Amino acid sequence: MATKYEERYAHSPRDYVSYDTERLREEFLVPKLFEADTVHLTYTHVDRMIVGGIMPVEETVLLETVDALRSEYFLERRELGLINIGGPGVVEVDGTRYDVDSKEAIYIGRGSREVKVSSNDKSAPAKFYLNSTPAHRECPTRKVGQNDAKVLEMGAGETCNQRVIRQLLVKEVVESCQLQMGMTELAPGSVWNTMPCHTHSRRMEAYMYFNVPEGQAVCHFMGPPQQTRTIWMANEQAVISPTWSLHSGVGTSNYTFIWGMAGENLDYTDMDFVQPNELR
Ligand SMILES: O=C(O)C(=O)C[C@H](O)C(=O)CO
Ligand SMILES: [Zn+2]
Repeated sequence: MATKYEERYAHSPRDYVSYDTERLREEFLVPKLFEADTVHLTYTHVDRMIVGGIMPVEETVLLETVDALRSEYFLERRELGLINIGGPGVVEVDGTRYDVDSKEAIYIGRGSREVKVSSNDKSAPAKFYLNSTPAHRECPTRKVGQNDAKVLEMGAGETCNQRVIRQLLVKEVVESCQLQMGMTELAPGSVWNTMPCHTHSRRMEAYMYFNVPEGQAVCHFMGPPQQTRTIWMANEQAVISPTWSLHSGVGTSNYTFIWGMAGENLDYTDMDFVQPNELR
């Protein structure tokens, strides 16, 4: 078992405009999340969110603290959301077991000392995507299944953006300090997510694209609406969206993604929309 840790700093939108392709990728793309029996963690100083992935195969994998947190255990001052995008798995929180199936989530509250994950079948391992943010109080740990989610049907086939948003860890479903997470699934033939797009300067966001078919890709759009840039993304990669940035994407096929947010409020609807013909 190993933990691979990386740190990213925050950015000014004035500096961002001068970044070339490589620099954009170094700053915002999280290229690797899932590796057998390894914890991958990327700590962004954008609202101090940690974006990561754990794929237990042969072992039960423990989420250990990292030196940068200077804490006795990972969740000493943090809360955590895990969403499984692989085969059925188990999450154990201080000795309590939760079965977490594909596309199910678990919220784990601050103060939980021991978080361990395992797969039911190593030939179809669980893949736990994670977002973790600082937390000022303890909220109860709770598993959230697909049927618990608040569901929004968005877009239309005509505009190639028909999709279902499942709000898994939102304030209407589970109590948290600042973390929100959910999953958006595009219908076959639809390729545009989050279009019309938006910004929300009260919250940062991270997107993780998955179920991108072999040989296909997603072109992620970022930046202030009048200064957009693109980052081409492969299956199971994440991207950090600072508070000044829109976040939207178009795929060469349909796909699914997980979004996670943190910041000033827990109001999912607090967005400033930008219409397609206003973008530059
Ligand atoms: O497809 C969408 O639209 C989304 O999933 C939007 C995200 O949930 C989001 O950006 C929330 O702020
Ligand atoms: Zn958003």
